[in-house]
Amino acid sequence: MECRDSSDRQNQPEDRSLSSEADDIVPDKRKRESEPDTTQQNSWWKTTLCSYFRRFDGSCSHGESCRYAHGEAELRPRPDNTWDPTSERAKKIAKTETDEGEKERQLGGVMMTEALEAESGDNASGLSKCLVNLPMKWSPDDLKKFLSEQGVLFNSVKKKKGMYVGFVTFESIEQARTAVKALDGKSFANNRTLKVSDVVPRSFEKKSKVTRPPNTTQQVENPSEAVDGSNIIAAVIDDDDNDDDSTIPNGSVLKGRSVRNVVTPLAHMTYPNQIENKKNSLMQNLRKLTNNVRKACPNGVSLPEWILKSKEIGRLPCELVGVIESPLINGYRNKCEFSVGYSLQGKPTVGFLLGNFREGVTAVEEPVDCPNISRISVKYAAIFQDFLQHSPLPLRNRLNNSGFWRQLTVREGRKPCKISEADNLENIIQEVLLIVQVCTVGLDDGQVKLEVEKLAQAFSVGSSMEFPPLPLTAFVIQDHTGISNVAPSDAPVRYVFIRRDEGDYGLHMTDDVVEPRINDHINNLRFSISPTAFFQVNTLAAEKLYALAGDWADLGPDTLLFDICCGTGTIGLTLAHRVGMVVGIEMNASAISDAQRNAEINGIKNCNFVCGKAEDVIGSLMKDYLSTPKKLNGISDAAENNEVTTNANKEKISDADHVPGPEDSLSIDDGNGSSGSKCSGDEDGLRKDCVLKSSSPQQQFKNVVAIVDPPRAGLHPTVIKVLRTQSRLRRLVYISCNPESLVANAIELCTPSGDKTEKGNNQKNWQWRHMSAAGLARHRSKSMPTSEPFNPIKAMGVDLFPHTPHCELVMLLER
Ligand SMILES: C[S@@+](CC[C@H](N)C(=O)[O-])C[C@H]1O[C@@H](n2cnc3c(N)ncnc32)[C@H](O)[C@@H]1O
Repeated sequence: MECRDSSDRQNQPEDRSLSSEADDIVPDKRKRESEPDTTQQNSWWKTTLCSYFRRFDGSCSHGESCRYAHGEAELRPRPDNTWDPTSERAKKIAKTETDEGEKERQLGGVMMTEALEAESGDNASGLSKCLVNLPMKWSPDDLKKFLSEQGVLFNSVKKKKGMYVGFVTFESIEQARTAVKALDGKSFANNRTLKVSDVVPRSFEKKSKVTRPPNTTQQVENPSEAVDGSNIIAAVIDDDDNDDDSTIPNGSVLKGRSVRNVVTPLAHMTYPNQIENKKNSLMQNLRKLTNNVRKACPNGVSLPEWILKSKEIGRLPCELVGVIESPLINGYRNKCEFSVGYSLQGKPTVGFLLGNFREGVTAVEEPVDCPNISRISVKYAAIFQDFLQHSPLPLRNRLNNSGFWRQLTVREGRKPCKISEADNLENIIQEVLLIVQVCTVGLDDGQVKLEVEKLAQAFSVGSSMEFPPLPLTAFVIQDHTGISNVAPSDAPVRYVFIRRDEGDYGLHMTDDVVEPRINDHINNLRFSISPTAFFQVNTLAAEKLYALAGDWADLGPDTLLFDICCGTGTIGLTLAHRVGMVVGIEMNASAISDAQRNAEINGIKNCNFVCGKAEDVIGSLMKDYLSTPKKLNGISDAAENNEVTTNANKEKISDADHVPGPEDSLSIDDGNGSSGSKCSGDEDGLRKDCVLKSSSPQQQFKNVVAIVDPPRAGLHPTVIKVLRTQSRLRRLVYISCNPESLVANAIELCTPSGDKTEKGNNQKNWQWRHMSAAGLARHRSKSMPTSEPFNPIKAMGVDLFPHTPHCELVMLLER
């Protein structure tokens, strides 16, 4: 059983816990497992877990005399042996043990968990009913025999000896209905009356889908990972917005789960089967594009050719060419974010949550046996975990967002290598950057510094004790107070340099504001990455992804390539030698300066990187780059027309805010052939100060192509509108780690225009909330300005995430 700490009960009045009767009778069904054991009431009792136990200092608000368990529930001798069976309390407890009480207890407590396990296991799609009042001694076989004797068809049964309840699942509603008719109220076996009930999930199970069929792709572990797909690692999701997290699943719900299954739910399959599974899942998603564009096609407008042809290819909008395999199947992740928390046994642990926090899961287990994680990352998690056993500072408590130690991120940098050399992973990882996220609120600076120094020492010594020693390039402390693990870009960061000279693994720390970085390689280019910038987590598979995008984009010297959501510039820079010019757009200021630095490192001179939210800058950028310039100096037409505005206040841009275009490139080019941009973004992503230099001559490009690689949420509607209405853009390669958002955006890009465009919409906000992404896109396509739609040409999966259900999807759109 899971032990929870004080915050679990934070919404309950303090005095409730102090009422001994309330505690012993435990009206909360979840706590019934730990009720006093009335069968052994004279000498033993089964301890109740203390609701106010604080693990980090071992105390609770009951004080030293607390009589509840501070760990696992256990059978203990009754402290004073004062059990009086005639007392009021004993009578109340005995009352709950009557038949009614027993039934209710079993339905609401232990047995319900079993029902859910049965439901979420082999028979996830089956319909469950529970049969109450079966003889205690019946085994599942007895139950099966009984059901067969009654002529009832069923899928599976589950029953534990010693329980009055059995669980039966059925193939269809019809089967279940017939069974209920045949069984409910039936007298049998010494005048027992059989009762049939629906399996009623408890509140948190009602709201969460405990598991998803493996062919879905919406599985998210960590709020942070959901943002960019960079760290999608767990298999449990809850997509109910109105969650109430007050009910927490106990240990028995999590009992069957292992970190391996949660983090890498496909690991039990062979790799070819995983690929097949992903292909089917992608096809399922792609069909939504056909169906939704068919529905959204305005009356009186002919269906596009590709929809008519879709019948021949299983209702797909275009051919799904296949799924490209990852060159490395195990240990491929170059970035792992390990949570800090307590295991089910109450041990300070660095690893992965056993489920989604929104599902109420807070237990963290060690990252053992997760095939996607490298040995090096696992070792660093273990070093940190050992350190935490003795740290006086508290661990993160997700329930009330308190605690000092929050998360460990291990980022690995690989040296340039051929895919064939990657078999020996350890040989190619040459750099490691560690980021420890903490929350310093309310703590003394001196104490924090001391602990951080001790941790740096532990990492230094721990890594050097391994054979061969683990690489350790830099160690960063990130201070973050928010609920999500994703720290804002301005979260304070402290760099702790650990220099390890040959034969000396001593610690050298400094507070110098010199940003540590990590280097990775794609093709033969070196990428220098700052601690929090995005970089694809599977470097070798990303190489294949970018090559595919380049091939499909049909590039040439007369191509102007827009790399939208460019991160550290990887796509644009790896394709720069195949095009005339690259314009990269990215909202993360440090990623943009990384992109610029990476261009310089690799001697690439035909790239401009613009810092800003794509939705804020793309309109004027496209205008500037695609129209014949009227001015060689000064403000562009787009800027003059105030087309670049903030989302929040539609503030007019000034000269200083002007989005640079080719004119600017010419006018401010320093003439020495160096390509550079200095850029800083503000919090809402609007570029406040962006000076761009480029050696590229101003040039009109014949071929205009965009490669978009947005975060999981997909592209902002403004970006879609600009792409759709910019008639010179004929080809678009869409890369996404979330096929659902790709499909939603493609609906808007591919739905034919009608005669009339709906102006705005009169849908209320609450109505949008209940629409699927595809439904919403269909709706939005009605207000898309009249423009030529794109056609889906082909699609391909690229497996960046072996052993998980996730897969990148690439689609070529043309018009
Ligand atoms: C999936 S990553 C792709 C990065 C890059 N293409 C790569 O392969 O490394 C998405 C990137 O989009 C950026 N991003 C998110 N929202 C954005 C927006 N509204 N405008 C511009 N960039 C955005 C993120 O910071 C992140 O770097």
